[in-house]
Amino acid sequence: MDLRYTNRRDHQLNGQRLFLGLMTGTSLDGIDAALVDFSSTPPRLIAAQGTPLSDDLRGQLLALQSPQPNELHLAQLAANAHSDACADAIHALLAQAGYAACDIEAIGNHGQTIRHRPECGYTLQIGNHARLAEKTGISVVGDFRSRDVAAGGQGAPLVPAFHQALFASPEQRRALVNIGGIANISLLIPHQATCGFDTGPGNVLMDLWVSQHQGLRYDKDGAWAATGHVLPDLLAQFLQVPYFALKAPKSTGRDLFHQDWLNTQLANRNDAPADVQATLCALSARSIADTLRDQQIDTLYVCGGGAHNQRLMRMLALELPQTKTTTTEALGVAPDWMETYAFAWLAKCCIDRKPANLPEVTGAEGQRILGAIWPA
Ligand SMILES: Nc1ncnc2c1ncn2[C@@H]1O[C@H](COP(=O)(O)OP(=O)(O)OP(=O)(O)O)[C@@H](O)[C@H]1O
Ligand SMILES: CC(=O)N[C@H]1[C@@H]2OC[C@@H](O2)[C@@H](O)[C@@H]1O[C@H](C)C(=O)O
Repeated sequence: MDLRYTNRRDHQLNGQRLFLGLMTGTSLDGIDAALVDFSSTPPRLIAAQGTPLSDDLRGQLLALQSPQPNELHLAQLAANAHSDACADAIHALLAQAGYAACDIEAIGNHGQTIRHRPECGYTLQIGNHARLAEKTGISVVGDFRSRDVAAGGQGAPLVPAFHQALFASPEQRRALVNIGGIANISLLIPHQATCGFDTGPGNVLMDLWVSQHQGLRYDKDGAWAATGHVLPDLLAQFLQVPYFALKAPKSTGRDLFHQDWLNTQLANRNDAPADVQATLCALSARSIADTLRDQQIDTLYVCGGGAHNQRLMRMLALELPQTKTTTTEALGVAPDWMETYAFAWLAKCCIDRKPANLPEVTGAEGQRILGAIWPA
């Protein structure tokens, strides 16, 4: 007898509503997994774990970010490998937290974005959801963005709805910014519709540059950027990219901010590499701060890996002297787990058949239930 089927409703007996969130983001640094109980108010983040991507899988996923021969076949193979790594991450998290597969209602599996082209009517997150359901014995909710895109939206960012549901205050003007590969902002202002969009590069350009010059995956704590000087003319040039002046709804990704973009921007220049790094750091801070300057925000809460970049945090604070700048730790959620927490929430919304997009954020024609379900 297959125990997955006999046990699968046990989770409802003790009143808990347990969901797993899984995120592999644009930085391609690893798989983040979080276990959340939604039966209490506020929900309880029970456990979370980050697992680095193997060099092999990271290489496969990175290669798929731009067109290449035989990419359909390669994308399917990468999706299988991605799901296998996700299944391992889930087994490890459940073992750490002391739960079994049958306790979990569903996994919210973001998948890996390899193309984001809402202007062409699609966004593509790969991951073999059927394989993940098979390997874990847990229902999987995936493909969260496509329905919003089908309704005319950007399909991103999706987390502002989650930020609004969990962190809006009746008195305080709050902003949350996730600084991953790409940075996205949520403005939570009392008596106003939530606003959110991608501000532009978060860490992706700094990661590319430090990798090219120092062979490192990222600039730990922004230490290298801190040794350089911001180049005002280069910063001004970066900021001329039309994306920054676009009005929301807007979203972006590695489709725009990639190695060739950086090479083109730096052609015919001979700047010291540390100064370029300082300027890329300033670009992330300035493009985030520019969206907040007129909003009289009381507190800016930072999450994502960028919250660990001390140089970036300092630049943000200097850009916004009237705003208190801190991390989402102050809201009770460690910066590393906010996104993956959001995908557990999105999975619950789908299972409960509740719409989870904010049309005013994504530009969709209306509210939609996001995601598709692969039952256990
Ligand atoms: N100690 C640190 N110092 C500086 N930067 C750091 C540190 N830790 C993480 N980062 C940065 O954070 C990045 C990872 O952030 P995160 O996991 O939030 O991105 P992601 O989820 O992949 O991206 P996205 O949110 O765009 O999908 C790393 O690539 C690195 O640039
Ligand atoms: C297409 C895509 O994967 N977009 C991601 C990416 O990473 C950050 C930013 O760009 C945001 O738009 C989005 O992720 C978050 C989780 C979101 O949808 O809110």
